[in-house]
Amino acid sequence: MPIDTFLFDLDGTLVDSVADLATAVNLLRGELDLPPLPREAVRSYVGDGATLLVQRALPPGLYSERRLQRFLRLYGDHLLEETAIYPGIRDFLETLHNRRLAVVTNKPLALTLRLLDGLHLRRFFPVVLGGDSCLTKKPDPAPVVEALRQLQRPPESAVMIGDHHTDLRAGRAAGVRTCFCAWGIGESGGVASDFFAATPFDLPRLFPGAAP
Ligand SMILES: O=C(O)COP(=O)(O)O
Ligand SMILES: [Mg+2]
Repeated sequence: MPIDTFLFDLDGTLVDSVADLATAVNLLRGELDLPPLPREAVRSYVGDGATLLVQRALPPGLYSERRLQRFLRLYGDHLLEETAIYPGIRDFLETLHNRRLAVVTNKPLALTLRLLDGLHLRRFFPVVLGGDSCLTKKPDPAPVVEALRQLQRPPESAVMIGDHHTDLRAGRAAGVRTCFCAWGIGESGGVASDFFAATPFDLPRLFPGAAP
């Protein structure tokens, strides 16, 4: 079946959000009298949602629900300072205007919607699922399955496009094809994918049928 349904990861796939995530992480660490982490360390902690990011960014024993909430507040205050759409992404989304599109991210939904609004990306996505939209998050297939349900499309029609092995695992488990994005924040972790995109400019070539 040809692909007419595109499920996108957010962080590391559509947008580079590492700088603002690092700002929030380091403001939280500063409040705890901890030295800042290099941006590359924060980058390696992103991909499994905010809870694991904060757990990884604090020394053992310092994580608490209250500190997670503080991080989310700080991140919300700095959400769109440096975060930017990767070059080539907006043009690719424009070519998909008659297709079914969703964002399936591990970022909390409220922040995801603010980010998509702030970067004028929301109009592309009739369905947006965050890390707190389902009972489980990627690599569990539940949010991918839910996106297909809301889009009313079967798995054979869809591709999950993401920068992290959680995207590839979730997509495979849901029975959709997968595309690994090498420009992003995450790593494939050796998980196979059906498509490989070195840069966003590869996407129109990989999915040429998407052009109007
Ligand atoms: O919130 C994260 O950890 C990563 O979010 P993503 O699923 O959009 O990459
Ligand atoms: Mg990602």
